Amino acid sequence: MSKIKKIGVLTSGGDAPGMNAAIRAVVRAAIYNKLEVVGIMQGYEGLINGEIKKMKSHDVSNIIQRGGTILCSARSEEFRTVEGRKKAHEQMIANKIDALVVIGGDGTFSGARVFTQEYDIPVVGIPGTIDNDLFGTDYTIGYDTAINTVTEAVDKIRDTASAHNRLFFIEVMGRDAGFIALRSGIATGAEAILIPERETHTQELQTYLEKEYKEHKTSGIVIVAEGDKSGGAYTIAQEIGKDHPEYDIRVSILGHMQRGGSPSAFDRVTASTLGVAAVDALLDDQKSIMVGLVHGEVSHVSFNKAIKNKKKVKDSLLILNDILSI
Ligand SMILES: Nc1ncnc2c1ncn2[C@@H]1O[C@H](COP(=O)(O)OP(=O)(O)OP(=O)(O)O)[C@@H](O)[C@H]1O
Ligand SMILES: O=P(O)(O)OC[C@H]1O[C@](O)(CO)[C@@H](O)[C@@H]1O
Ligand SMILES: [Mg+2]
Repeated sequence: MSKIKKIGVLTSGGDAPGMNAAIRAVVRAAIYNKLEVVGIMQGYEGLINGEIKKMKSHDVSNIIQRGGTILCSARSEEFRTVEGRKKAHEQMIANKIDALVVIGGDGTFSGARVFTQEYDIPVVGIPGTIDNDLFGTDYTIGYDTAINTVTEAVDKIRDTASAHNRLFFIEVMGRDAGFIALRSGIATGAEAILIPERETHTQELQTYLEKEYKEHKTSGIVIVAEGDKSGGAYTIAQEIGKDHPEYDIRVSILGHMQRGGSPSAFDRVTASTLGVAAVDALLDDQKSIMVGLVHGEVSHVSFNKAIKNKKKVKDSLLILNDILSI
């Protein structure tokens, strides 16, 4: 029988569509299991400052479809310090919080890992980031919605690109990872996809675009992941344009619109599944782990592995795009 009576839930790092669905699932699963549950505002920042409120079932009504996070999020510099984490621990004692569910990305789990090493508190993580850059889960909450958002935006850009016979370099999010770029690139029939996981050979891209141009293609879309080593969409566009003044080039940075919007059904179901799984894991006396989804089944992976192991982009998807963009 677990000793946990009260759990706290927080969202941290960049927000992601589906975080609210995950909060709802954690709150309801906790109540279902007769636990008390509190919401911690502004991620670790709110834990340090004691911005904590009791959550009842109706507090999470009507949020499953909403983007953002009702608990708000933050990137807390103070939590990176020993003193900051000491304050956070004092708040947990003062508020009688026995365990935490943290919803966020690799940084959030790095923070949780050091916190549990210092204070031996049960913490379970739920992967919530549009970047999908976490090892140990096939999908992170928010990724599916983000690629759908990008797909919709690129389709619109394709219309105007075709009308004007233009070449567009479109930069998408993914701090150090190309998952958003790769999947949305395939979904939009992009002519090329530049991601940090694969070296960009500018000369190869030049040759490819020259061939396309000669064949009178009416538009060109190059998807560039923000973390790509080529230096981003503006840099690569400038480089290509220097050698080819005849190209009519435009650059579009999609930016934070990729983080917003109502979560897709897929993200809502993933968030609901993982929210319940996180509470189950705590009741099962697990700590320092992330719950994830592998081949559609709930998986448990240590924070260590989730952070340290690098999730690989699927080679098969890269090959697919090479085949389809001839
Ligand atoms: N090494 C660390 N030690 C302590 N706290 C950390 C550490 N790394 C990250 N954190 C905490 O976790 C917060 C969230 O991390 P980060 O900003 O990297 O976002 P994330 O969780 O990776 O999400 P995303 O990448 O989707 O924005 C940081 O602002 C900080 O408070
Ligand atoms: O919220 P900020 O600081 O603008 O962060 C942007 C970063 O967050 C992410 O959107 C992930 O949440 C990355 O793709 C991007 O690099
Ligand atoms: Mg991250």
